[in-house]
Amino acid sequence: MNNTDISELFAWEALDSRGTPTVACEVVLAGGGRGTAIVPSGASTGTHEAVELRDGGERYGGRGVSAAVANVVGPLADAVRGRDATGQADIDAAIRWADGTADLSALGANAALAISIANVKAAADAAGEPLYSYVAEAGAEPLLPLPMVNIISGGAHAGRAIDVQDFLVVPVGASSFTEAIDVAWRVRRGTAAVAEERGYNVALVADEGGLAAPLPSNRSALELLAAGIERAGLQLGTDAAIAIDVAATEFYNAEKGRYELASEGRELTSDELVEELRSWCADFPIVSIEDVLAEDDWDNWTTGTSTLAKVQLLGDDLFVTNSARLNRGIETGAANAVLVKPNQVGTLSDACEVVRAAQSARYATVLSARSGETEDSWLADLAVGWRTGQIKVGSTMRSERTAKWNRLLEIEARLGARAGYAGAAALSPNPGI
Ligand SMILES: O=C(O)[C@@H](CO)OP(=O)(O)O
Ligand SMILES: [Mg+2]
Repeated sequence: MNNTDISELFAWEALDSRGTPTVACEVVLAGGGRGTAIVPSGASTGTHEAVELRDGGERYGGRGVSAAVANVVGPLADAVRGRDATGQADIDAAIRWADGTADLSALGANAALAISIANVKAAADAAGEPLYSYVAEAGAEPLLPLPMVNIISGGAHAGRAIDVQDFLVVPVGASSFTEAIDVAWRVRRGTAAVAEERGYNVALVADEGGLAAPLPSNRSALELLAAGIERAGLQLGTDAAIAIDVAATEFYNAEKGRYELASEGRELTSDELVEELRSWCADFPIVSIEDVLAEDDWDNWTTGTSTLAKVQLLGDDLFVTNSARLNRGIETGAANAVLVKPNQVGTLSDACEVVRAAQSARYATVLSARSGETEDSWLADLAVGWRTGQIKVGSTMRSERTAKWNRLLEIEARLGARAGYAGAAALSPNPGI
């Protein structure tokens, strides 16, 4: 055996930030290199995502992952043991081969991703390199991403008080990642202060740490965020802009072909929803809209993309970090940016391929955490090494979120003058990185 060959795998059930079981794994190499990984889990999941294996049965109310854990140390371990951890593509192909299905439903995408990430961390450890530098292409400089930070939550993450899922701040005026986090922190404080004055309970926080106030309408969340930015003493639009994740799949009624804004008692056609978003863009400095329409509303995505062309239009449930779906979007002009969530596809190599395909089509890339997260911070290193330009992790509160922000703050501090920062140039349309 060579020093970088996989000698052992170990796996266990851990808890994510919602208290739901998830898969954790350790890969040990013959020469002593080690990597551990804990995988995240979504709530507003797309139908076309790779399949997360859950046990059913009584333990953890059917949400346990003991079968996925058994698959890591059983068939998946058999497939990768003895292989060279430095050949990530080979390891990921072996995982796919052992599973045998396109959506990893046989052994579980949660089991697959746990090994895939633990493996790259073990290989980086063996090389004595930080993960961000190990995953970078030869000659590529590390690039700190522009963050989009959740301030107000709705939808599936906040008891559906309002329909739109995320209202985020984008610190477009900041000239470093560290400065951007300071801006986000100030906007959180400012927004909470305004919310409190308006009589909302600011102790109510959602899955990603955003304020979960029971606001009367979607537009009122935009007004509150804009007021929060101004309260923080920042220039609306130049210091801090706004992003939203509509997560429209969640309130699309396929039988009626209508989008149901339940909090406002309104039902909209695709065109009317796009028109509504256009009016929000006219009134607020919105620079990015995610999941404008539902995951399979392809034709309307194309027309909606031309209508809203001035802002970044981000496909999450639409693309589910899947190359074939991204290519369809590129060919038909649907969206102009892709959200990349490694657990939607199940292996590191597949997620990386989506980033590369998007970059060559000049679609912006936003690496993203899930609403059910963990204290693991590998996502931060991938953003820097892969030069995704943007990252979305949730709010500046709660340790599963700050684990990623803190890792990025550390990388920027350690790199010092060598740290590149993507800034607002990373945004579509026309990403300049
Ligand atoms: O929709 C999203 O973008 C994510 C993260 O905010 O949510 P979830 O992990 O629940 O899919
Ligand atoms: Mg989303």
